[in-house]
Amino acid sequence: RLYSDSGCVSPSTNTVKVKTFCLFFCHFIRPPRKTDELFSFVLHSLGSLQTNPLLYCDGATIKRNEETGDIYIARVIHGGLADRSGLLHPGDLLVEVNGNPVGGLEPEQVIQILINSRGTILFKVIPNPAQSSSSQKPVYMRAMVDYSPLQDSSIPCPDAGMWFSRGDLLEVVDQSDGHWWQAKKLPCSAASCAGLIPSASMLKSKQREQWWCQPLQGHVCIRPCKHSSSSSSSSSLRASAMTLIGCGPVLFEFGSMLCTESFNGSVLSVSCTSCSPLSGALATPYEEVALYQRPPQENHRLIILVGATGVGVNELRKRLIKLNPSTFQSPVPHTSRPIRAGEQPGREYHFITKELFEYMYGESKGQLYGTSTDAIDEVLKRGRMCIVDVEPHSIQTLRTKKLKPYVIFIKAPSVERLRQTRRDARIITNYTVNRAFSEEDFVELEETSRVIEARYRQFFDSVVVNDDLQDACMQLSSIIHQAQHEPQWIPVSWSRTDE
Ligand SMILES: Nc1ncnc2c1ncn2[C@@H]1O[C@H](COP(=O)(O)OP(=O)(O)OP(=O)(O)O)[C@@H](O)[C@H]1O
Repeated sequence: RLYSDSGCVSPSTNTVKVKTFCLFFCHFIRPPRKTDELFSFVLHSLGSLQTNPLLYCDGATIKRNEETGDIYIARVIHGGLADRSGLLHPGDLLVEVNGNPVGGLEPEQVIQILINSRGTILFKVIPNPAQSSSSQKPVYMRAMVDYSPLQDSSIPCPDAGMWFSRGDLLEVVDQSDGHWWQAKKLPCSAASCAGLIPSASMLKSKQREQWWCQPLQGHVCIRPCKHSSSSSSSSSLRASAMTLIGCGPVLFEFGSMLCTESFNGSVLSVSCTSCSPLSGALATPYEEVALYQRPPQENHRLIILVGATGVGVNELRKRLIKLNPSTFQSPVPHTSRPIRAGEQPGREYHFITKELFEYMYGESKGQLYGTSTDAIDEVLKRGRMCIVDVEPHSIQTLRTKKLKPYVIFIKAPSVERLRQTRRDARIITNYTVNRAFSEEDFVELEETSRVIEARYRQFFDSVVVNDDLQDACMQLSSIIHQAQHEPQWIPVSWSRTDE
């Protein structure tokens, strides 16, 4: 099958058989000056499908130099047949196909020659004398945005393009073109072909145009905002309201403190543009990553649990600690609320006055709950694994080289499973039992979970579905063990020693 950037130009059933490449070295010709890729196509199924299963891979793209009319190889797709043959290289001038001179032809006409060819096809090529040894070291990147080549009118060849979603790990194998890189999505087999993706600078300029965005939805803030309105009845607002009412305290950022505020059931969530995770993503469409194995003498990585309120993050955290109190620990939070009977300062909370809290961290209404980064350090210095339960927007604050957090998303199961498993469970607000889950709560919980995952999945290292509590707890324990003792992908900036 052959494609051009204007779409599929041949019936998908057409295959091109190639048995021989004729490399014709005539004389030294300067390769055409690189121009914008005006036309290109991918040689699919370059060879006999019966004899070589690798031939399903893409091959190369060609383009025409508008000044000279020359057709030349624009790029060779990594891992494809042309790449494996070693016979075609970017910049090679295509002189003839099956004896037909192609100079001056439109790429579509070249394609037509190939379509009409049967049996052996001979390519006569003048190799690019300035051939770069295409032995680039792969670079690993985490996608921080979504990309679909089919929605991108600027890609030179959509069919050679590769879609990816936020959080996908990409092995970038070719960055020789400043606009279009070649990459593979990991995990993948060694024999798989690369696809075209926009370079970081290209993606940034596209982000500015906003064309790649998901259909623009009103941004729903999943955290409380001071300038709030509780009157909206949109389902998304109700969904985020669910994360606030009927649940424990909600974290918000306060300098180096991660603070929580009790809401006493009131809805404090509103649409808010200032806290969109996409605003951060705009700066870095890709985050370069490297494999990291924690040296035994270093602190454990901070374990962050995140999920829709009510999904069971607290329950899982408490169970983990109970299971292995000498390994797992949570930092002791600060609160401005009065001490209750049976509580001990520094055990459940560090109790401080509201005035001190406000003096140190700003003015705020209601009782304040906060976890300081010092409290996290305290746990880590003791050699324990520190587990914190935070609101999704706080993840970015904690993503530091020092803490090297490993983020686990606790996902809600289906509404049916929520109904079955939470039959006797109660919603707990500020550590007091509030009420039993209602049918509406389950629907909202699942929806909120979906919203959080859609917006923040680029930060998640693992996902655990909290269906059966026992299973989820065991799964979580094994994931945490891997996070601490096995190599994991982390941002390269966290692994560099020079910072
Ligand atoms: N898998 C499960 N099966 C049954 N009940 C569960 C499960 N997970 C959690 N629960 C129950 O659901 C209720 C809410 O859980 P939990 O308090 O842990 O939610 P949360 O996500 O931590 O909310 P918050 O962020 O407000 O603290 C609790 O009563 C808890 O025991």
